[in-house]
Amino acid sequence: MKTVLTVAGSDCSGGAGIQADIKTIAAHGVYAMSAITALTAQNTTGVRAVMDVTPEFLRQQLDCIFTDIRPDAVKIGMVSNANLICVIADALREYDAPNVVLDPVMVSTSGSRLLKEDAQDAMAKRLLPLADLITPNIPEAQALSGITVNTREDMERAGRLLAKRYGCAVLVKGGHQKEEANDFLFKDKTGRWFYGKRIDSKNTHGTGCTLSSAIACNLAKGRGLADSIEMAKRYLAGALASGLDLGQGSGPLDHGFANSQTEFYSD
Ligand SMILES: Nc1ncnc2c1ncn2[C@@H]1O[C@H](COP(=O)(O)OP(=O)(O)OP(=O)(O)O)[C@@H](O)[C@H]1O
Ligand SMILES: Cc1ncc(CO)c(N)n1
Repeated sequence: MKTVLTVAGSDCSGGAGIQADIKTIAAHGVYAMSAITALTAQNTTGVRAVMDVTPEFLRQQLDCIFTDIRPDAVKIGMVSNANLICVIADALREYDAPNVVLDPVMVSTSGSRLLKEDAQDAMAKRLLPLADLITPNIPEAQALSGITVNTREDMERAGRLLAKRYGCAVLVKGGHQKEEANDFLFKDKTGRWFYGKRIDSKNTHGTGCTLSSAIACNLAKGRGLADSIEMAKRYLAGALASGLDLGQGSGPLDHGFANSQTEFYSD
């Protein structure tokens, strides 16, 4: 069985962060492991509190994982402070982690900051260069590149600049556009669009976490990057289109929409 590690924050309401990642990884038939960077108290309406783990404790989690069950891919999500960023960077390098997909989480869907302002620099300098793929949404691409991103051409310019600066592939996600859900990949000096039909739903809590975890699963299975993104977008569209409607705000996705072996459980 292939294995994926998620290094991210816990979302107690189950729609984003570690919980979304583990559900996604399990739905892909891949073995999920987690190193938790923070506990968050949040739900579909917003984030109330964040409690970071200590750098020492994060290091212990990473050591336990890498010295026993080696991950075939690593997804990195919310990491809110510079010390934790440095611990992850050191461990990725020491253990020569494969297939690193980094979602540079800065602000939650509901608008709360999940990356301390003074940690953005550490993330850019220490972590982005170690990633194989980074997956910024439009505001994150804007913050990291310094380019104002409104149009498709802006997404292309920001993707190209970030790929050159950090030496990794860049997927600029278009979920924050009004009418489209198209994402732009820039890799090895070549750009490519992934077109997605926009699904009309307010329940988009955790779309970014889900997409990056699904990409990591496909990479762990040995697929190429473009195929991995294509399949991850298809999985995400299915989880959105399934129509789950929970909570009073921006609700979670139905990560198990494709589970068909109902002989093991029934309603
Ligand atoms: N309404 C939608 N219909 C179809 N695809 C969508 C929709 N919203 C987002 N997506 C897709 O979901 C993926 C995540 O994109 P998005 O820009 O929403 O990430 P994000 O802002 O990081 O997510 P999060 O809300 O978890 O922080 C992208 O592939 C995007 O195209
Ligand atoms: C823990 C966590 N990670 C990421 C996001 C981004 O959606 C969130 N809301 N919570």
